[in-house]
Amino acid sequence: MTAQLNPRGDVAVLVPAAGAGVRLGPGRPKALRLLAGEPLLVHAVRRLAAAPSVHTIVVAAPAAEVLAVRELLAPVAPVIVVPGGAERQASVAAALAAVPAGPQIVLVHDAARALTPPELVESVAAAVRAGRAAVIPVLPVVDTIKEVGAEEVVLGTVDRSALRAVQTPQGFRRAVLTAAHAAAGDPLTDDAGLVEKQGVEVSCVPGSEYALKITRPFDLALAEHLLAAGG
Ligand SMILES: Nc1ccn([C@@H]2O[C@H](COP(=O)(O)OP(=O)(O)OP(=O)(O)O)[C@@H](O)[C@H]2O)c(=O)n1
Ligand SMILES: C[C@](O)(CO)[C@H](O)COP(=O)(O)O
Repeated sequence: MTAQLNPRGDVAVLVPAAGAGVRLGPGRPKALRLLAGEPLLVHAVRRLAAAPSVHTIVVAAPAAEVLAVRELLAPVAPVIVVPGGAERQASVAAALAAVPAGPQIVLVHDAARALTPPELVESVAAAVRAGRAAVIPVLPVVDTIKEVGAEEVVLGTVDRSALRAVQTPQGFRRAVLTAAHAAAGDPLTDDAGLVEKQGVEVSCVPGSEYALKITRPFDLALAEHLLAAGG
């Protein structure tokens, strides 16, 4: 089967899905844990495949699960599956290396953000298409933020008006992401961070509450409720 979704699309999406999910507690690799009876990765890929601009999806799976993930996703969407690495950055680099010629916009999207709506994929891609080199979806920080020092003593209150919580998908011109990964040093947790280190401007677009990252057990419970409510 071809691993292409929409042949007229201009977007490749890399899906790092090789993490253990330590913060979620003991169990299978996080992307394979169940949400409403289906693995997180299935929810994530289904939503990506519903975005009309998406030409190709490349999943970086836990190395021991590559064949199982290919079988799991075959009925969901045509995808390329590669082994991920020990760090998220290595997983993204492995997926990036597997993108076929063609798409000039590359998005990187956490499998752990399983309920991300296709509309967010399209809005990030549209901002790159419109000329931005690098685009991240963000939400305002809603809590008061304190800087805390030794023995949990408050040092001060941070001005949160300039702070944003960052989500995925993060979108890039293909050449920009390729150059950033080629130059990468110590692993960072997000691709926009790599691009920033190259001096490339990163722009923000509004994120989505549904793009929450399932990190801790509470997040999984919240996602179950959102799905049950039609999310
Ligand atoms: N070596 C790694 C580590 C993480 N990821 C992926 O990167 C995304 C964001 O990572 P996070 O949600 O922080 O997942 P984990 O690293 O699995 O979480 P934890 O730190 O709790 O183990 C996830 O989809 C995860 O599968 C990956 O592909 N390869
Ligand atoms: C890209 C990212 O989702 C940014 O929020 C990143 O993977 C977050 O990882 P973290 O280890 O939970 O900060």
